[in-house]
Amino acid sequence: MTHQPGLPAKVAVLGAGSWGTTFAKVVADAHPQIQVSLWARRAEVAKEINEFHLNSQYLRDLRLPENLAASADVAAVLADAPLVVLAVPAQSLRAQLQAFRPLLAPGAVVVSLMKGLERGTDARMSQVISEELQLPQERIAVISGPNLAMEIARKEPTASVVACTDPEVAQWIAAVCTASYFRPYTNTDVVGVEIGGIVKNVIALSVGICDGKHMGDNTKASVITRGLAETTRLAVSLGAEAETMAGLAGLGDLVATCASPLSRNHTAGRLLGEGLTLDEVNQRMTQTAEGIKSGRAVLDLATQMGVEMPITEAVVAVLEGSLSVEELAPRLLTRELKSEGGQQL
Ligand SMILES: NC(=O)c1ccc[n+]([C@@H]2O[C@H](COP(=O)([O-])OP(=O)(O)OC[C@H]3O[C@@H](n4cnc5c(N)ncnc54)[C@H](O)[C@@H]3O)[C@@H](O)[C@H]2O)c1
Ligand SMILES: O=P(O)(O)OC[C@H](O)CO
Repeated sequence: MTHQPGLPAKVAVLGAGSWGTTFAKVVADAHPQIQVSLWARRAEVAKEINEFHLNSQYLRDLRLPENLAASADVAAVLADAPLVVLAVPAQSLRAQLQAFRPLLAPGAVVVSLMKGLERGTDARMSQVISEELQLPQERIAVISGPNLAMEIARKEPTASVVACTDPEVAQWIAAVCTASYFRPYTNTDVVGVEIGGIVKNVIALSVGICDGKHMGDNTKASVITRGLAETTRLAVSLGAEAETMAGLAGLGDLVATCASPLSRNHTAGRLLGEGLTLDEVNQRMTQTAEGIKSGRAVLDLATQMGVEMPITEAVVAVLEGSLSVEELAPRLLTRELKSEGGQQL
């Protein structure tokens, strides 16, 4: 472990959207002695948090704790913070990190809350962090699981996974974010935890489309189950443990996202299923639905790894306009007939 054990005096959270603000609230609720500093791109968001303890655009009337303060000055937020948590849209991360790099405190551990894959490079967010901040693996962690921000902000009991190649670092982060309503487990399978969070967004788009087309529960359960199988194939090809996909960051997150009307990916899919164009859906979405942009990167990565992902392929075809939502359903489960057994994933 490369840093002092024990709780940090300060935690920096960059990104004051739904999940960044909620995660900052989790840490602040858990440890009133920690100063939680939240970076907001827009000064008016920081002002509302500081003056009224609200982030009304993302968390409506939910009151934020007194030990959570916000600023639009990223240097002030990062100063002396041994733990830095990132929650910006995945496609914007690399450019952001280039600005953050000189401001990072020496020895700081960086945590990704993001569930997207970078288009063009097909890089996971932990890889982007490693490349842009030049940090060793033991100073990079990811947090993922069935974590719909609004439910957590309302203090509804939720479990999650903190993953880092160094188990002590994962345990340290887990201690920082363990609240009465938030229970993190630890894992060293960073790849598996990240892939689970990324691909479930694409599968949730397809389940949303099924909902928009008024398809039934057999169809949705079939897509979710086979969606988990293709997620597992990709994850294992990248060196992850298949077991991780049966846990909170795999199955758990997939079920939450595919079932919940709170999910932005599920909502975007439903709107597509109801007949809106992708442009119309994008105009309606006020928050980040990562699957829309990450779908293409997931498919490119799968192709590169020689992994079949028929559901992802069909969703990307819809997003790119080469398949209609009417044609999607028959394409969702199209692989040659085979056994379902473990070796046949
Ligand atoms: N909301 C959730 O329930 C949830 C849960 C788990 C993981 N996540 C993941 O967390 C990440 C952030 O999601 P979110 O829900 O907080 O998104 P959001 O849309 O609610 O907020 C995104 C934040 O990033 C800022 N932002 C937008 N474009 C930016 C840019 N180009 N550069 C810098 N900042 C920019 C926005 O102003 C906003 O503060 C995503 O990868 C998402 O998949 C979200
Ligand atoms: O709203 P979504 O679709 O981005 O999903 C949010 C979380 O990732 C659920 O775990």
